[in-house]
Parts: sequence; C-alpha cells; structure tokens
Amino acid sequence: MGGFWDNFSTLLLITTTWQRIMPEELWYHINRFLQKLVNAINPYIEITFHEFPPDSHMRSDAYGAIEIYLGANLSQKAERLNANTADGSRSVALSIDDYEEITDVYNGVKVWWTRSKSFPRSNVISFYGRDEERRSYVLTFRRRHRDIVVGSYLSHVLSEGKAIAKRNRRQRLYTNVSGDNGWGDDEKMMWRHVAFDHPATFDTLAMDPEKKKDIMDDLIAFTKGKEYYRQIGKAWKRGYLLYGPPGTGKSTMIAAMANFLHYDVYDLELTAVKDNTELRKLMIEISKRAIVVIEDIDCSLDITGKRRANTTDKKDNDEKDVKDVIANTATDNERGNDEESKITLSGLLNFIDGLWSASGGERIIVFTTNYVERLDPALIRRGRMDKHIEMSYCCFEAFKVLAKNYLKLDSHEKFENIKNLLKEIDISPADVAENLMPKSPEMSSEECLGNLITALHQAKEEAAVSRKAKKIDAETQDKESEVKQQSGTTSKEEVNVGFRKMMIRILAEKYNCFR
Ligand SMILES: Nc1ncnc2c1ncn2[C@@H]1O[C@H](COP(=O)(O)OP(=O)(O)OP(=O)(O)O)[C@@H](O)[C@H]1O
Ligand SMILES: [Mg+2]
Repeated sequence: MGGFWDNFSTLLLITTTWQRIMPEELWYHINRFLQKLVNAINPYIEITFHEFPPDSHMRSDAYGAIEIYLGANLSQKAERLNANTADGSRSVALSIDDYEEITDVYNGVKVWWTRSKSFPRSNVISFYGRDEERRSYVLTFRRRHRDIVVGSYLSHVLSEGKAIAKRNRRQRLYTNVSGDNGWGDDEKMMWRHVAFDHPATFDTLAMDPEKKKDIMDDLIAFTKGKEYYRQIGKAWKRGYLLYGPPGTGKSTMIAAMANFLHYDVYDLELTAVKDNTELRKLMIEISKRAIVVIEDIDCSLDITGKRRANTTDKKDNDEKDVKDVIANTATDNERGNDEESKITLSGLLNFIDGLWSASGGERIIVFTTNYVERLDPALIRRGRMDKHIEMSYCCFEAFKVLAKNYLKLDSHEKFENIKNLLKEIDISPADVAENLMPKSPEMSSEECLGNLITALHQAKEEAAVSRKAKKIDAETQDKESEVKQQSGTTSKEEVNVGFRKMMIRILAEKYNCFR
C-alpha cells in the first residue's frame, strides 16, 4: 500500500498549498472534483472510528469495542503495544500503539487497522488529557470487499469486542455518598464504587429449587429480551420485589443475581438523598447493565403507604392519581427536621418509570422489605415491580443446599429428623447456616448437625411459649371488654378492681396456682 500513499501524500501537500492562496468558493469546487477523482482511482475505502465523536464528551462504545477486539486478537501481530491495567478490568489490556498498522483476515478478506491521533484546533484550554488528544481507529479495506466488511465484519468486531469486555470486566458495587466535587461547590451526592466481590451464587443460595429456577429463567429471558421489549414498546428494565423475614437471603439473592448476570450493583441509600432533583441526578449516572437496589424500602423514608386522607375519594389505583398525590405527606414541619430527605413517592415512581428507564440499556431494580404489607400498592404494582419473590423460612430443600455448602454433605442419617423439625418450625436460613458452621476446625459435621437439631428443639419450645403468651393476651383482652360491658354504670374504680380480680383468677387457673 506504501507507493499509493506516498503519491497520495504528495497530492495532499499540493492541495493544501493551493487551499491557502485560492478563494474559498473556488477551492470548494476543486476540492469536490479532487475528491471524486481520488474516489475513482483509489481502490481502498477507509472508515474512521473516533474515540470521542464530534460534539460528544462520551467515549464511543464502538471505539472501545474495537480497541478490545484488536488488543485481544491481533496484538501478537503488532510490534508496538500499549499495556493498561484498565480500571475495573481483571487482566492487563493490550492495545496497539499510535500509527501502528496491523492486518486482520476475515473469511478470506484482508483488512488493515491503524490507530491515529489528532489535536483538535480549539481556543479552549482543557484540564482533561482526553480533550487535548483525539484518537481514532482507521479501518482500510479493498473497495470490492465493501459488502462483507460493512455487512458482517464490523458487527463481528463490535460484538466480539463487547463480549471480551464483558468477560474481563470486574463488577462494581456503587453506593451514593455526599462529597466534594472538586470545584469548591456545595457537597454533591455522587456514586462511589468498590470492586464487587460477593461470593454468593444461585448454586449456593438456599431456597426451593423450582422457585430458584423460575427466577434464573426470568433473568435469562430478560437479558435476551432487547428486541422483545422494543417490539412491545416497553423500557428494557425489570423490577423485583424481595420480601420476607430477616435472614432469609434477600441481600444474598441480589448478590447472586449480580454474579449471574455480571451486572454492577448500585446500592441506593435513599435516606441520604436530599430531594427528587438529587435522585434524578444520581439515576442519570447509573450505567447500563446494572442492578439498582433499595434495601428495606419500608424504612426508606415515609414513602411506604401514607397518602393524603382525601385520596380515598379518588380512584385508588390510578397511576396518575398516585403521582399527583405526594405520598410523602410528612412535610418538613411534621418531621421537624429540614435536613431530612424530601424524596416523595412520586419522585421515586418517576425514578423507576421515567427518563432513566427510557435511556436504553438493560437495568434491574430490586426492592427488599421485611414488611411487604406496609408498602404502597402503587410502588410495587406489576409493571414496576414485575416479580414479587417471597424469601421464606428454611425448608428442607434449602437446608440441603446449606448442608452441602457448609458441610459438603449430600445426605446423613440426621437429615430425616431435621426434615421433620423444619416442617414444624420457622427458622431462617441465616440461623440454620449459623448452626451448621463449624465453630472450630476439629468440629465434625455430625456435631454441627447435632447443634442444629438442638437449636431447632429450642426454637420449637420458644414458639410454644410465645403461642401460649399470645393466647393469654387475647383472652385477657376478651375478658377486659367483657368486664367493661358488664360494669355498665359502675364507676371506673369498681371496673378496675373487678378487672384485676378477674385477671388474677384467670392467671391463677392458667398456672394451676390453687392446686
Ligand atoms: N437463602 C439463603 N441461602 C444461603 N445463605 C443464606 C440464605 N439466607 C441467609 N443466608 C445466610 O445468612 C446471612 C444473612 O442473609 P441475608 O443478609 O441475605 O438476609 P436478608 O434476608 O437480606 O436479611 P435482612 O432482612 O435482615 O436484610 C447471609 O450472609 C447468608 O450467609
Ligand atoms: Mg438484607
């Protein structure tokens, strides 16, 4: 290709000189003519992929994918390479150096890639290196191969590059914190991240296997559903509501989901967000392929179910209605604290339904709660929280997963006993796991299972006592209202004395004091 380019450079030099001395309009016509001439005789076509497309401060996805593809597939052919330990990558990323040319062959078609660098002419002084140098990859190929290159080679490069990036990428866990933005402005809420390194997987998650499979299938269908979501005109997002008692694996499930999909996790601490505007800013910064988590949504502000009293006059489940009515009825005065968050239900619903979800890219939002009944139905209606998943107390199937995880046991003679006890007792997987964990290296699996059985018996007794106490409580209340009814016109003191006497008699009978 060298000879052609030498002649071409000379031609360019001549034209540049002419450009300086000619009137602009004349130069325009000559330029068009030269362009046509070059196109007619040049047997090659060039396509340029800019790192930062004109008028954009966002790094081009295509540029990134090409860089990764070339680094992974063709770096052995290049003589000058750059090595980066890119932030968030698991391995050293290689890329070809500036002005280095490498060849690639695709289905017998040869193409050439070069990386070039330019300095934009600008009067603006930039503090960022990336604005000073603009890099691009240039793909050159023979004119007769245009169909195959544009038709399939390019999509091969882009999809391969993205797949490699996905494999190599280290997941991140983001949390929202308030910090200085470096410009001396007020403190600003921003995302900070650490490497996400949670070991939970669906294999180690203890729950009913059918339920688990259903969730995994749902996630797979979601990730493959780009076209489907487009067809039905729905934003490519899915909401999961995880509810259940403490220690049943809600947070563990989120980690397993993130590891399964290889998504980043954005753990949104709503109570730290000042208002809806701040929430909107945060949400815009959330990347694609992310799980946004709001843990303990019932505790996150006053958005759970309080609406203005007059809402009963309106259609309760009408979405517009819900958005109009600011559910977070607690005003600053009611809270008595101006510093508290002013996020409203409508703000949160906008967060889920609004601009953010329309900005493309697969996103999952997960709410967790211990008290599903406290949540506003608008917040968790299908379409927002598409799948409601109950994380329940430990069943035998879940116990088997934990026994495998903690003790490497598939079966044991004590399993039958444990199975029967689990049918009677509500115990969280967290409690089961705690009992199964050996307390010292010498502790055998047998002893761990024994510990669990003891704990289950204890829990059974405690449950019996608590049932008894509840019963007494209920009976006491019944008697109290009975006495009140009977007392009719009697004075308050007489009622109290009568009531106390009756209570003593009931309790004495209950605990056999007169025997
Ligand atoms: N279903 C489960 N499978 C495997 N481990 C579990 C499960 N549930 C609980 N655990 C274990 O118990 C610990 C606590 O579980 P986790 O934090 O997921 O519970 P949670 O439902 O989120 O509780 P909370 O409602 O208090 O937030 C975990 O670290 C995990 O080791
Ligand atoms: Mg949790």
